[in-house]
Amino acid sequence: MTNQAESIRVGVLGARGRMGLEVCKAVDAAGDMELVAMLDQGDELFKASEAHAQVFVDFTTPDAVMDNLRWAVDQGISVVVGTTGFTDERLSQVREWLAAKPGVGVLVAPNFGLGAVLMMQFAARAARYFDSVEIIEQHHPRKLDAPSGTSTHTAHLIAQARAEAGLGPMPDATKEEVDGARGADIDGVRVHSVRAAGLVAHQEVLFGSLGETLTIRHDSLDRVSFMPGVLLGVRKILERPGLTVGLDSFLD
Ligand SMILES: NC(=O)C1=CN([C@@H]2O[C@H](COP(=O)(O)OP(=O)(O)OC[C@H]3O[C@@H](n4cnc5c(N)ncnc54)[C@H](O)[C@@H]3O)[C@@H](O)[C@H]2O)C=CC1
Ligand SMILES: O=C(O)C1=N[C@H](C(=O)O)C[C@H](O)C1
Repeated sequence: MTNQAESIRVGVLGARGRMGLEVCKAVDAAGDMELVAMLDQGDELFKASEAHAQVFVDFTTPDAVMDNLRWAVDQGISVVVGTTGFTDERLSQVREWLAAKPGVGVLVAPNFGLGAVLMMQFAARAARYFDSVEIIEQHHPRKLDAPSGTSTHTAHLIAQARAEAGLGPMPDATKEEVDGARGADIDGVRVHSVRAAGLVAHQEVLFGSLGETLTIRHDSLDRVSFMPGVLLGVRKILERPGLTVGLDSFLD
C-alpha cells in the first residue's frame, strides 16, 4: 500500500537506454519520487523488489517487455510501460495476469508526449469527416520497430472512428508496382515509416476530402517531451488497478 505522504519508490527498466536515462533523471529530480533501482539487460529483476520498488517504468524492447511485466505483476509491483510492440493478444495476456492480482496497475502508453496524445485525439475526431487519411511517422534510425507504436495506435483510432461513422474503404486506384510503395496497411489505414539521422519522434496525419486537406502534426524534438507524461503515469498508477491503455484517461 502507498503512504501518500511518502515518496513513490520507482524502479527503471532499460535504465541505460535513451529513454531510460531520461526517466532516471526525471524521477531523481521529482520531489515526490525516489529512484530505488536502475536495471538494464543482464541485471536481476529481484534487485528491484529487494529495493521495495512500488512502480516500475519500462522502456526496454518489444522482446523483453512481456517477461518484465509478468514478473512485476506477480510481485505486486505496478508498471508504467512505454515500450512498444503491444498487440491485442499481448494486452489480453496482461489483463489475465492482472485479474489474479487485484490492486496492481499497468499503464501501457504508446506515447507519453502530451502533444502526441492530443494529436491522436484530434486525428480520431477528424476521421469521420474525410474520405482519405494516411499517416507518416518519422523517427531516429536506431529505432528497432516499424511502424511506430504511436502510428499503429492512431490507425486503430481512425479506423474505429471511420467504422462508427459508416465510412467505407478510402478511394485509391493505385496498383503497387513495388512492394511497400504504399506503406503498411493497418486496419485499412496506410502508414509510412521514415527513418533518418537527426530525427527524434514525429508524426503527421494527412486527411483529404473534396478540394481540401488537413494535416495534424506532432514533433518530439527532445526526449524530455515524454517526461511529464511518464511522471504523471507514475503518480496515478497506484490508484488505477487493472490495465489502462493510453495516457488519455490519466489526463482527464
Ligand atoms: N511510449 C513512449 O512515449 C515512448 C516509447 N518509446 C519506446 O521505448 C522503447 C525503448 O526506446 P529507447 O530508449 O529509444 O531504446 P534503447 O534501445 O535506447 O533502450 C532500451 C534499453 O533496454 C535495455 N534492455 C533490453 N532488454 C532488457 C531487459 N530484459 N531488461 C532490462 N533492460 C533491457 C537495453 O539494453 C537498452 O538499454 C522502444 O520500444 C521505443 O519505441 C520510446 C520513446 C517514447
Ligand atoms: O522509439 C521511439 O523513439 C519512440 N517510440 C514510440 C513509438 O513507437 O511510437 C513513441 C515515440 O514515437 C518515440
